[in-house]
Amino acid sequence: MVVPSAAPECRREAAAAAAVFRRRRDGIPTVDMSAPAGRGELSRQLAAAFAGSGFFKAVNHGVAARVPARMDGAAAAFFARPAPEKQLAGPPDPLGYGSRSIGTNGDVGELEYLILHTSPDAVARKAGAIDTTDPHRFSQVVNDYVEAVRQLACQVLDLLGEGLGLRDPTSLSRLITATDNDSLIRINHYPPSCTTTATHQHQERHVGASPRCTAGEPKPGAGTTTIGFGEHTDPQILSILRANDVDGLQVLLPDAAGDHDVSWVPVPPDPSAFFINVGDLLQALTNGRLVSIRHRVVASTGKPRLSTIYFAAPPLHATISALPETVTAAAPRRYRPFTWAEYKKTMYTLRLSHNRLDLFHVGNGVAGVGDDDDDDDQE
Ligand SMILES: C=C1C[C@]23C[C@@]1(O)CC[C@H]2[C@@]12CC[C@H](O)[C@@](C)(C(=O)O1)[C@H]2[C@@H]3C(=O)O
Ligand SMILES: O=C(O)CCC(=O)C(=O)O
Ligand SMILES: [Fe+2]
Repeated sequence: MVVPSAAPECRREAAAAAAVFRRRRDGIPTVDMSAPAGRGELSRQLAAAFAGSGFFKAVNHGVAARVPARMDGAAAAFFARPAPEKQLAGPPDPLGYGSRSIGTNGDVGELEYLILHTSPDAVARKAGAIDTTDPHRFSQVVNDYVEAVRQLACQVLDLLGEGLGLRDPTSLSRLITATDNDSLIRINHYPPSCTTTATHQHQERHVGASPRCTAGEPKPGAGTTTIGFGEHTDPQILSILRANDVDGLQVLLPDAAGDHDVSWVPVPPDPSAFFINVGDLLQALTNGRLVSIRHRVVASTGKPRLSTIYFAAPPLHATISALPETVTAAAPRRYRPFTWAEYKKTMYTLRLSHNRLDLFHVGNGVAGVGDDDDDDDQE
């Protein structure tokens, strides 16, 4: 099994993270963004949570509840429309509306979704197909949501920069605020399900494909898991997830016994919180000190799950290279420099569960930065 590993020099942060971790009864590291113990303590906590598990739950984050509530309302209205109307906003190329099929390499899940580029122009271009009655209102709702989560992402990255002791603590947030940043919003809708599917690396059982739940169908047997969204890491810098009160999200964490084994830990839903995880690019930027956490969504019976994820990404031409402070004699450079365009091009050729950052490990013998200047945009 793959064990998310931290470099030796960050064992101290990992131990501190474990302390944050233990304090929570549900096992989910939680950070109070209102900084009750001061900014220094907040940045230490946040860096420790990220180094220990690549993931934390942000509470008291300052985003007004009406912002995600409006986003949920607009998303629910879209997903309630008849299938032929929703398909006018697709197929995902990779932006747009999609159903069941994830990417172009054979991955499937029990969900439908919308993927949007976060630039207001790109949102406006898609809005007409998503909300035929009031596209301007839809754009406004998405733009307000993006603005709120972008601010939260910047706050997290600046605190992380301070926690890591970077000479320029704002260098991470500047990557995602550049005018030509390539950040995305994804809205996932998981209908309630009652049968079994599974074909993934860390899966317990492998069973056939499943349609939606219908009356009289058998309920899942013990030990089976219906996959809503298969296991993967997020490729970008940082992901900020918010969902309704329906469970399903799971993260792959090392077992408490410290026996190098891992297990899927359910993340209890909390619509008032944001769940924030390290992406592949942040793992590369920190030379592997922070680890991009594997996660998945298992289908839930009863209620539909609605989630919105903001993927904070740099411009396509940005070069991703380990921050100098993270490269030492004891922790030599792990990944060769690459551009986000190059990483993206590679990722779209791979399955969801692939460990794509491994391909950029030094010594892997693949082409270096500048060898591929194909900066094609997504639209
Ligand atoms: C199978 C795929 C879907 C994905 C692109 C990829 O080839 C591999 C990464 C996948 C992922 C996971 C996180 C996000 O949901 C996503 C939008 C992203 O940036 O990378 C998806 C991609 C997608 O659905 O297009
Ligand atoms: O829908 C969710 O809750 C998580 C989905 C996810 O991990 C993703 O879209 O990358
Ligand atoms: Fe994800």
